[in-house]
Amino acid sequence: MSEVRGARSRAVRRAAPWLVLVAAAAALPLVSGDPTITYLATTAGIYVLVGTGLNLMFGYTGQVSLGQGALVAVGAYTTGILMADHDWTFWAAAPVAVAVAVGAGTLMALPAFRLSSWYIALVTLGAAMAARSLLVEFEGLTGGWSGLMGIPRPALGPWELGERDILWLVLAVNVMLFVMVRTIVGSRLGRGMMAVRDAPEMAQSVGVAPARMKLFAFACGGATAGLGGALLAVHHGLVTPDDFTLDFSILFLLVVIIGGAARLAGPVIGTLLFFALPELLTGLAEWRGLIYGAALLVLMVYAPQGVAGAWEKLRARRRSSGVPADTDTADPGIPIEAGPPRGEPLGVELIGVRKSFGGVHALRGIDLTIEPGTVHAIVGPNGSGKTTLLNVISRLLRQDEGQVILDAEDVSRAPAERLARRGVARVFQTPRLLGTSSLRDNVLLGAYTRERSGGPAIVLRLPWARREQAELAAEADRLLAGHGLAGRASEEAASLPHGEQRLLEVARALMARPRLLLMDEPAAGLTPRELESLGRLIRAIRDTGTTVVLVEHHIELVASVADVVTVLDRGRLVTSGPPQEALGDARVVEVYLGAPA
Ligand SMILES: Nc1ncnc2c1ncn2[C@@H]1O[C@H](COP(=O)(O)OP(=O)(O)OP(=O)(O)O)[C@@H](O)[C@H]1O
Repeated sequence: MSEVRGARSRAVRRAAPWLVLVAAAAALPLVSGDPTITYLATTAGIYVLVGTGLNLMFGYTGQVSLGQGALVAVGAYTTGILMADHDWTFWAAAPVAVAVAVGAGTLMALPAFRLSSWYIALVTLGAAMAARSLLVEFEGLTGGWSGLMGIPRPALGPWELGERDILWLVLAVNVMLFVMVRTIVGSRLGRGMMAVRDAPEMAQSVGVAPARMKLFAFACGGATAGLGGALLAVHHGLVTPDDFTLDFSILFLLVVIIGGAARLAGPVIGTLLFFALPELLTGLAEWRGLIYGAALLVLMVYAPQGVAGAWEKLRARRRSSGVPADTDTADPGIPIEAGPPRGEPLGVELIGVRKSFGGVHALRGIDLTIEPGTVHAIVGPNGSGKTTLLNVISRLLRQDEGQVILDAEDVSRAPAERLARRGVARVFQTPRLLGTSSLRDNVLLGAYTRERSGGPAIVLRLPWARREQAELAAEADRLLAGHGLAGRASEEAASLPHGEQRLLEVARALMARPRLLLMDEPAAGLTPRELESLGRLIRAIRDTGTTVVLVEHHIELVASVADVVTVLDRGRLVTSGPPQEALGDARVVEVYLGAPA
């Protein structure tokens, strides 16, 4: 009971500054008689709205866009045309504006499936530049240089909203959006987005489809820009191409970066700074561009996580210098709380698998059967093709020739995320984690394909979605405890030493309740104590009914846990059999020690 009360009071404490900020903004028109203040506050509110959508795209999903201004223009002009030329109400025009902006945003996203972030930045910059020319060219629709005038205010029946009411409307929309974004980033959707941003291959290995995630992020960015545009149109009462310059488009990215990307407070802080600074710098008008540029450079070098990130760091430092952190590293001998796999163990069959990288033949026709429910170790000298083999099995790489059969199904062309849904999990050679997320969130990411609640249930915080999330969080905490990370669920993953990062990856993989677990050198960098518990863990995983494929250099570990050992050398299979037999084979000794002179 007291725990529930504690959680509630923490939630109230966290929400308090936001409530004060919203109340202060809402009270502005009541305490200040100056209409300019209300006007500026409404504009700032619209910027926060657009910035929050961009934060979801850029901050959380890593998709840079310099074209948000163009999407705001799309929303504003759609609203303007429908309201001024066709007498639509705001309530009918705004959803259409959102839909059109989502469509335009999705179109802008198409190159994102093929290009890296910085090329997308160029594409979206091009879109921002083209948008203004199009607004001028399509004069019949857009009014050309003069734009659209006489856009009426929204009305509720006979009552037309005043300037003050529009501010309140903007604030209400912001509060709703803030709660929605907060829910999204704390859910499987948010974890999926961050996985796409931080480690796309890892994202696929847990079942996230990067293309769909990017599309979702661009659609969210488009929707908020469209809504921002609709509100801007009725707020100004007119729209002209001059409202949508290149500076306007870039402004949103700066707001997010300066405020703090991937921080909920980022767009709010960024917007406040952008509004406060010009006031403070009125005497230095001609130097403003230089001051902004210099501030951005300094911030990028010394506080790349923006103002919100720097503030969080400062608080964390203060907290850790006060109360000693809870580093209750449980005895790693505690039995691992890995639940039963989600089905029967999976077997794998490789038939004539070849893979080359240019002139390097990494795999030269591998035929191999991995029996379900066994620990199958793959060993061999550096560069013998072990990781390539794991990548082909997990579909992160497509073989040039041959077939991959998973439990009697030919998956030779299946994407990695589909295998994750069938119960294949992966531990990477170098840990691939959500560095800035908590240990709990990292483990929860493993349950991505297990969660049943869909996007709408998550966003609407429906009871069963919340129940499922609470149950999974409790399971993640148990797994963390079983890996010697008890009481540290809220710590940042990047703050862990290398060995513990590896254990965290194992915990994430187990959270998937895998039927086939692919482990790439999990013993690298572990202390003897951690090694011992890893050996016990691997045996325990097999005993619960999971097939384990273990790529490992640590021969003692292999000898103690493997049921079958396969030896590779320069892309060829040397031998495969029980550990004593395979490891004692004269050819294997030769592979490792070189041919006798
Ligand atoms: N993406 C790539 N591009 C080019 N060459 C690659 C790529 N991936 C692997 N290779 C090459 O393929 C060969 C096999 O590499 P792989 O990583 O599979 O070996 P490994 O047995 O896992 O080695 P290690 O034990 O060092 O991890 C090596 O010669 C490597 O340089």
